[in-house]
Amino acid sequence: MFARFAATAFRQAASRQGPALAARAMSTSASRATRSTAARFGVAAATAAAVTFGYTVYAAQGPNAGVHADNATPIHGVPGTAKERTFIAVKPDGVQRGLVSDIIGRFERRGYKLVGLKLLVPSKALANEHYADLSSKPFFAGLVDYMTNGKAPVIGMVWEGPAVIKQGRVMLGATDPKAAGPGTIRGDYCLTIGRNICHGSDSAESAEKEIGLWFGGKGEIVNWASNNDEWVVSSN
Ligand SMILES: Nc1ncnc2c1ncn2[C@@H]1O[C@H](COP(=O)(O)OP(=O)(O)OP(=O)(O)O)[C@@H](O)[C@H]1O
Repeated sequence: MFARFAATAFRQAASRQGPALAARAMSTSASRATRSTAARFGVAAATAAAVTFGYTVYAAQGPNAGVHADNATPIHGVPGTAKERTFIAVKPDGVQRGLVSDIIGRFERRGYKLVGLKLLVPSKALANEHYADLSSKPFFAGLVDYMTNGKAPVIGMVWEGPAVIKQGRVMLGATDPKAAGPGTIRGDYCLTIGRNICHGSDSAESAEKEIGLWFGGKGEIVNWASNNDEWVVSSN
């Protein structure tokens, strides 16, 4: 029980906040919730067990038990492998204009695997954090309002596959649609930088941060084996 609790705290903190906070969450969990267990097994032993078996324990007993084909993959994936993951969003203008299926279809047809999907009106706190690096820009307040005012929701997605972070950005096209080539999503559908309909993580670090920010709850990311894997991601 303790191992599962601590593993969940560790995994969530690791995906949202990075290793330092994860370590703190682990020790906080240990001290708060498991005094009797810790007395019997020792905090260090239980912590080591949670770290070693964390994902396996969670997947075996969590809401997706039986669905997971690979219990060892963290929610932000493994950059540089076939299990690399990125956060892709259809922004409110893309949803309002009915472009969701096209954007999802492009990633599906390319061969990437959808492992997370949600529809939401993000909170201001979420949008502020997502765009934290732009907080000093003159368009920041307008950007956050456009993302959060509820005139249309955002589609948040996690896509998986080889080089998906870089290729996802290539498929989206340049941030400013005036520079986006034909065949890219922005090059095909957008005219201005303020209404460029989609977002994609620009690095492994951003992908980890953004996946942890937008997805974090139990079972929101599903590890699953596609029957197409043999035909799409195998090598000879
Ligand atoms: N000059 C601008 N005026 C209005 N909005 C802007 C401007 N520059 C950027 N933005 C908005 O802020 C978003 C984030 O800008 P950033 O420079 O981080 O580009 P990006 O990483 O390519 O975009 P995104 O994060 O949406 O994929 C842009 O997608 C756009 O919606």
